[in-house]
Formats: sequence, C-alpha cells, structure tokens
Amino acid sequence: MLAENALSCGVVIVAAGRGERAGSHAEGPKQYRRIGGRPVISHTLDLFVNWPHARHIVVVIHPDDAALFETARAAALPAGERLTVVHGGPTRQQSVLAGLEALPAGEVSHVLIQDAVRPFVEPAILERTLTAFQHGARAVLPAVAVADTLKRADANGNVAETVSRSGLFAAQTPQSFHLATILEAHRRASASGRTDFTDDASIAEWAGVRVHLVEGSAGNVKLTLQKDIAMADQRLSHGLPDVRTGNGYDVHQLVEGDGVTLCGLFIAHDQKLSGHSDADVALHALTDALLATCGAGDIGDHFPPSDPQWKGAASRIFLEHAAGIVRAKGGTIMNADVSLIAEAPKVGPHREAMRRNLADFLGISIDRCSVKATTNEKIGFIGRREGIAAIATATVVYGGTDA
Ligand SMILES: Nc1ccn([C@@H]2O[C@H](COP(=O)(O)OP(=O)(O)OP(=O)(O)O)[C@@H](O)[C@H]2O)c(=O)n1
Ligand SMILES: C[C@](O)(CO)[C@H](O)COP(=O)(O)O
Repeated sequence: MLAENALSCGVVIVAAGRGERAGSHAEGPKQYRRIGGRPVISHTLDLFVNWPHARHIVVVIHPDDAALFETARAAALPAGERLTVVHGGPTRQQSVLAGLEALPAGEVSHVLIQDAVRPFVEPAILERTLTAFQHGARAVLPAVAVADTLKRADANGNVAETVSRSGLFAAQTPQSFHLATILEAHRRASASGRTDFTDDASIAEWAGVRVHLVEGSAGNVKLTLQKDIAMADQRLSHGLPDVRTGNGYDVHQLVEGDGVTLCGLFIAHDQKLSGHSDADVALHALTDALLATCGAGDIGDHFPPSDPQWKGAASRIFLEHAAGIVRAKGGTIMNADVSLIAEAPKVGPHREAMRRNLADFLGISIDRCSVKATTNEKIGFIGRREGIAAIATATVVYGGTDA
C-alpha cells in the first residue's frame, strides 16, 4: 500500500482507435504506421518506459491488433514486466476507462493518460506535470495557447463569426490525474450514459474537479491525418528530404482517324489513338509515375478499362486524381517529365502548349514540367506508325508542410 503523501505514477497509453481520418494502410491503424523506421506507438512507449517515475504502464489496444502491438512492443522494449495490455472500447473515453481499471490502485497514486499517436511528447512536459502534482494539483493538462485567429463557419462553409482566442488553449496529452479522482469521474460519466468525452480533462471538469494548465509544446502533435504521419516520418529522418521518383510507361495503337490527344492537347492528324479513355499515352504514363511515388498502384487499379464510364474520358481526370492521392499522403510534386516516342505527328510545335497543360493539371509551375519527343527512326511498330508510346518520370517530396 502507498503511504499517505506518496507520489507513484501509473501510465495509460490508449491505442485502440481505428484511425479512420488517416485512411486505411497496409501497416494497420495509424498507431502502427512506421515513422523513422518504427511503429508510431513504439516511439510513445519509449519515452514512458524510460521515464523513471513510471511505476506501471497499461496499454489499451483493439482486440484485432494483438499481433501488430507485439511487433511494436518488440521495437520499443524487451518483454516488460511493468506493461499490462488490455482491450479498449468503441470510443476513446471507454478505452481510457478500461486502462484505468487495469492499474494496480494500491501501488499507484497518480496516472498519466497518453494518446499512442502523440509520439513527440517531451520529458519536460512530464516534469511540469510532476511539479504540479507536488504542489497539490489533482488534474493537470498540458496545453498550448491558440495562436491563429479563430473563425466559426456556417453550414455553407462561409465565416459566420470571428471567435476571440483570448484565454483559449489547445489540449494535449498526457493528461494527468490523482488516480482515485479520475477513476471515480470516469465511472460516473460512464454510468450517466455519456461515452463521447473527447478527452479526460473534460470528464474532470464535468465532475467538478479543477484542472491545472501546464505548458505543452508545439512539437507534441497528435497524428490525425495521413499527412501528419508523413510529416512525423520526415521529422525523424534527420532533416533529410524524403525525395521519391516514380516512372510510368504506356503505349496505344494508332488507327485511322482525325487526330490524337497528347498531354491533354488535341492535334489534328490522319490517325487516332485507340484504347482506354481518350488514349492519351502521355497522361497515362505520367499518372502511373505519380502513383508510383507512393506505392498507390497504377491507373488501371483506379480507373479499370472495363468500366464503361471511362470510355472516351479526358485523361486529365486520371492525372488530377493521382496528384490528389500524392498530396493527401503529404507529397509535393517537384517535377513531371514526359518523353513521347512517335513517328508522327510532330510534337515540337505543340510542346509549350503541352507543358502548360501539365502545369495546369498538376497545379505546379511550368518550369517543373517537361515534354520531349523522339521518333523511333522508322524502326519497329512505332516506326511503322502503328502506335505511340510515352515514358514519364515524376519527382515528389513527401512530408513537407505545404501539402
Ligand atoms: N475507441 C478508441 C478511440 C481512440 N483511441 C485512442 O485515442 C487516441 C486519440 O484518438 P484519435 O486521434 O481520435 O484516434 P482514432 O480514434 O484512432 O482516429 P479517428 O477518429 O480518425 O478514427 C489514439 O491513440 C487512439 O488510438 C482509443 O484508444 N480507443
Ligand atoms: C485527447 C486529445 O488528444 C486532446 O487533444 C484529443 O481530444 C483526442 O483526439 P480526438 O481527435 O479529439 O478524438
């Protein structure tokens, strides 16, 4: 049992969420995505496992994630006797309560409740929390003063009003409490039928407990969206830019007709290209190149040729879609380069218009877009004017702030 005034800290790390806003990923929910080569949660675990004041750690996971968690745990610590793993519930609030119930109440006087998906929490925040406890606080919240001007929007996406930011703070974790106090508040909240509190400080407020603010840190971000994960990965890559290059190749048959569409530009000609959509080989190859920079498959995965809705479609749709995927993953398109291999028509007179199209479709400056062309020296199927081919390269930097 604890002495009357003893301070002994338990830690609850909640990791049972599904990470829906970050989108699905082969590595699993966002707490298991790799940043700096290791799962997000293993970075979070690292800090608390090595914090000398952590007497007991409970990790709350989703029942489907047992194998993922074991891998992540192995990346952070050898089989640890201080670690208890329990299953969470459908909301964060329910997961936290499951974690609190699993703490050995006789051994722990206070608890730090931490999001698994805040891997950059700093020891200084834990020290400020301890100091607040030592001064008698029963609930401690790290937070940062809101720096931006705040607007409330109406249902149409217009500004309804400007909200004063005076006295407003953004709440972070770990949110820390006298254990018996927060356990009772959580139990009461749950018994009242509420399961939608988004943090534990609001449960303490609801229960009438005074919550003491301590300084959080700008770096202690929650990984919520896909691009947050890309930025976190970049942050752990020692400042080295995450530059990725993708390539794409496409070829379409030439048949009798009145013109070809290349890089979104129609060029009058005595033949036309046949195949998927408007058969713009250049945009198809570039779409594949962009998708390749983030392992997002190829054009056929996203726009199956068998789907009648793409018959005759403008290929800029595919390119813009690929650029959207890249940006959602935190990518900034640096460069797009297309080489056309065609005996005819002549590409030279249309090059600048084609570059302008690429810049327009990708939303980047024209000096980042290149179009080149060569004949096939009358050799092979291209030389016989039976088809046109295109090779494309795209360069994308991931993890930037402007994505
Ligand atoms: N039922 C839940 C929901 C959330 N969490 C955890 O609470 C933390 C913060 O939640 P949030 O960022 O909202 O995560 P998710 O609920 O996973 O995300 P989303 O809302 O996008 O699905 C995360 O570490 C998450 O795993 C949890 O343990 N149990
Ligand atoms: C607890 C929390 O991290 C404080 O900012 C946050 O409220 C939890 O995430 P959610 O996105 O609000 O569920």
